[in-house]
Amino acid sequence: MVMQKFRAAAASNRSTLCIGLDPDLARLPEHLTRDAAGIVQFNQAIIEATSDLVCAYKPNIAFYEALGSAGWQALKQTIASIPGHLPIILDAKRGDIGSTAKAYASAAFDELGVDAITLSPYMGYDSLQPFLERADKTCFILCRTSNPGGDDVQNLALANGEPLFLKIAELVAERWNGNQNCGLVVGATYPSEIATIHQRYPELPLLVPGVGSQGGDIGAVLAAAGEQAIINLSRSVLYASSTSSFAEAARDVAQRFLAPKQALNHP
Ligand SMILES: O=C(O)c1cc(=O)[nH]c(=O)n1[C@@H]1O[C@H](COP(=O)(O)O)[C@@H](O)[C@H]1O
Repeated sequence: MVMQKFRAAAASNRSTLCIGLDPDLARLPEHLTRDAAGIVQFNQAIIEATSDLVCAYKPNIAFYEALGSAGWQALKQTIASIPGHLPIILDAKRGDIGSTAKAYASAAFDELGVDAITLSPYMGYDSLQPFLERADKTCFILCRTSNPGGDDVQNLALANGEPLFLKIAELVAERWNGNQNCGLVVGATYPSEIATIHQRYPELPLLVPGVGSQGGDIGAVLAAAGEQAIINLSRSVLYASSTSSFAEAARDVAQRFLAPKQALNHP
């Protein structure tokens, strides 16, 4: 089961940090070429500098798709550069009718060979089924996202007065997690909601973006969900410096987020 891969990586690196590999051509260090080759060089240096500090990497497919077929190749080369014991979460936020979802699942799990994916629950169970039935893979389902506009839908009140995002958490925990391969995406910008979700469903792993560039506080996330929170950092680590020592600067930032109180309490 893939969750064991996350737990093993977290235990051996004493870290629940995840680095988001979101390469923005405009922000690459000046000495790198602003193309797919530059992205591969950039990602490889970041991975090399941080692979002992993380429990996972999360490439966001948008940054690769934006470069067309060269971007797809860059994504595959990036995936191949990640040490095999570290899980890879493809951030793709998929969710569509079953036949299309089946193709999306095959692209992620068979063609790219990633361990986990982010999914949107908006279209319901059948849109997620091709992912959920892959018991060897992990599905992180959007629940309470980090962006301000998330309120527009996720905070709508149900007949019982509770916000919609809590119903999503319930559906995942009680109906969609038959293979014990589900987690939720919850934004670091809403720590009290993280706490509520974690109290109700302590068994669900939480993927938590929004620390760093979006202003979320890592201490508040840890207080809310402890070791169940896989905490993602993208821009704050990737673009710590635009000089040729960008990878060392990225490592320094990741280490700063990994203060001793934040490390996992493993022997
Ligand atoms: O699914 C995600 O990872 C995600 C969900 C969410 O609610 N908010 C969010 O920021 N993300 C992603 O997490 C990353 C956050 O990047 P930084 O804000 O640069 O750390 C981006 O790849 C976002 O697409």
